[in-house]
Order: sequence, then structure tokens, then C-alpha cells
Amino acid sequence: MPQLDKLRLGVNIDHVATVRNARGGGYPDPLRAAKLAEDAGADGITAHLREDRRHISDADIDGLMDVLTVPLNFEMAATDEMQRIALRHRPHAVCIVPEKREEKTTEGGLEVAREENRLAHFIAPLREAGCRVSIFIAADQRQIEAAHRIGAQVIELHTGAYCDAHAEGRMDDCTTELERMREMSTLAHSLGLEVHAGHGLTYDTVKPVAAFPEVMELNIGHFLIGEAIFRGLTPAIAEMRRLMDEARA
Ligand SMILES: CC(=O)[C@@H](O)[C@H](O)COP(=O)(O)O
Ligand SMILES: NCC(=O)COP(=O)(O)O
Repeated sequence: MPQLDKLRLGVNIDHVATVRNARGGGYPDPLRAAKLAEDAGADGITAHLREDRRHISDADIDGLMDVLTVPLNFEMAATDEMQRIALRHRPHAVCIVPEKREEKTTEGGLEVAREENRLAHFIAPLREAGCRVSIFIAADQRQIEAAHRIGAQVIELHTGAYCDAHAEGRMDDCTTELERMREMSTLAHSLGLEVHAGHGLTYDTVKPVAAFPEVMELNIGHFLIGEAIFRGLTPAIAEMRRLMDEARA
């Protein structure tokens, strides 16, 4: 059983860029939000450079690499263009996510099992460049075992189905999803994979996931940026940190 000591909080700043891009120009600046998040106790910053550049831009990634003192978790699709960008920057972590132009947000986990060979070749240079390679996947045994076989060091479990069930009051589904994630984090840990989790987490949903002893990092964005409108980014992050610590205690 892993030690229940350190659970890292990665703050995803994508949706600061969404607000900026709604008007063009440079305000609000995701880099300023990232620095504020660092000061508020974030252990890392997550940013997703989508192929359509709908929020985070290439210049944001350049800037984050220059200004951050905490690790950058660079989320990207498994494309040649993104691989080139990652290899140029060599961020602390590269999280490979599935991407569809027409989706509002990342709808599911990466299909690793069916693309094992291609993904193994895709991540090898990233690992050689010193990046920790993380795979964003559903809590599914087949995908976790495939992530392990291709040489990923980390998996990030997609918590979206659990959060959606919670938001819609489908409490039986919520329990089922939690149980699935609990079992799959144990499996992933037993294979030597570091386990992260994220997507759609809120103050109401974070604690059961934070309590899984195998989970080492939560990446949370949309809710925190939304909550920052009401209470400010620093208090919004502090409250998330408090709930995570409480769940872990
Ligand atoms: C991979 C993941 O779940 C997210 O963090 C991702 O960045 C979501 O995409 P959007 O930020 O575009 O909603
Ligand atoms: N990988 C998940 C993430 O970075 C944050 O997702 P969300 O909280 O913005 O849904």
C-alpha cells in the first residue's frame, strides 16, 4: 500500500485562456494566473495545447516554460506537430490525451490498447528527452495494461464520468465509477505506474478521489477558474487544497 502522504495539486489554466480568447488581446493572462496559482500552493501547472488552439496558444506554452518554478504538465494529442513542440520545450510531464475538434472538452480516455505500437513509438522520444509521459485514460484494465506495456510512467484517470454522474444526481453510477477508479488505481500502482486523476473535479467530488492512496496528483482546472470569479483564484485554490488534505488525513 503506498504512503498516504503527498497528494499534489496541478492547476489547469486552460480556461483563463478561454476567457482571454473570447475578446482577443491579452487579458486575462494565463501566465499571471499560473504564477498566482504557484503562490497559492499549486504543485504544478497543467495546460492543454489543443490542435485548434481554442484556448492555450503556442506563445502561452513558451511563456509558461520561461516563468514557472513548478513543473508544467503539458497536455497534447498524439500528433507529430505536438511531439515536435514537446521535444522543443521538454516540459516536466507530457500527458497524451485524445482530442476531437467537435468536442466541448475531452470526452473520454485515450484508446491505447488499439494503438499500442504507434503510441509506443510516439512516446519513446519524449521519454528519451526526459519528459515524464502520462496517458489520460478511462479506468479500464485493458487500457491501463496497454499504457504499462508501451512504457508510460504515469496514467491519469479520467474522472469525468464520475463527476457527471454526481452533477446529475445519479448516485448509483457515481458509486460504480468511484469503485472502478479505486480498483484501477490499485492495479496501475501494482504495475509500477504513477497514478494521477482529473477532469471535472469540484469541491463536491474531490474528496473520494483524493482519498485513494495510490493517487499522487489531481489536475483541476475548469471548476477552479469558475470559482475564482466568485471568491478569487487564491482562495479557490486554498479551499481545494484544504479539502484534498482533509481527505488524505
Ligand atoms: C485532458 C483533460 O481532461 C483536460 O484537462 C483537458 O485539458 C480538457 O480540455 P479542455 O480544457 O479543453 O476542456
Ligand atoms: N487533466 C484534467 C485537467 O487538467 C483538468 O480538467 P478540468 O478540471 O478542467 O475538467
